Amino acid sequence: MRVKICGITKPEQGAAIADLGATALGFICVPTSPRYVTDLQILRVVQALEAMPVDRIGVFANTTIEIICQTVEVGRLTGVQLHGGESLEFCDRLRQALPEVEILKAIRVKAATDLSKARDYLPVVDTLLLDAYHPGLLGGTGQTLDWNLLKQFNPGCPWLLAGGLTPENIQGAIAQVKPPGIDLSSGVERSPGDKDLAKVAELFFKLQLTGSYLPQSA
Ligand SMILES: O=C(O)c1ccccc1N[C@@H]1O[C@H](COP(=O)(O)O)[C@@H](O)[C@H]1O
Repeated sequence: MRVKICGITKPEQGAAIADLGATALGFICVPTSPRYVTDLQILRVVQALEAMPVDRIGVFANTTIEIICQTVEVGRLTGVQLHGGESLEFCDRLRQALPEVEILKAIRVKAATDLSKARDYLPVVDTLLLDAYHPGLLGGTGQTLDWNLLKQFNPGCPWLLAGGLTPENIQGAIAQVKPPGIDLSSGVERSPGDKDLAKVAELFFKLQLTGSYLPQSA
């Protein structure tokens, strides 16, 4: 199972979370977020990871291709998560600009119709990410989406379940939704951008209990 921990701001926390078993780390590149990091802050975290096998995903919303490309280059990112209202055409242009970089499109799910909207992106993105809809915030809200909507969700591409996941609810989420990957941010932090390593360790312990996650050394 793919496990992305998002909203990393500190080099020592990024390295510790990769060591605990995260397969991807996320960096919030949305200036209005309390978890916002600059390109150089991302680079400092990435340098602390040395050769650890972990994906490095920048999270953007409603910005320009030029800004994304610059952050990918400076921050040595392997993936870009688009968390705003990016169109199919925008994703296609980004794919052409960054052919080697994973493109994840986040869809904020309010109703079942949003899931068909998600499928529209399949030709041009690599991975879908389903997050909860919030009227005033783009992400990192700590709110869950209606997991009942996802029982039959099988888009035919990799996807991640996000939105309000915590060490407390992760077993229920996996039992109900069976996602191929998960993404957590506020559920494993002390305050925005300050990850709680005890909560991250508890998450991986709970994941092992589900049987759907094997530690990398296993
Ligand atoms: O975390 C943020 O501040 C943020 C800001 C703007 C866009 C996305 C953001 N975070 C993403 O939100 C989801 C879910 O977060 P949570 O687990 O509910 O706190 C996650 O994918 C983050 O990448």
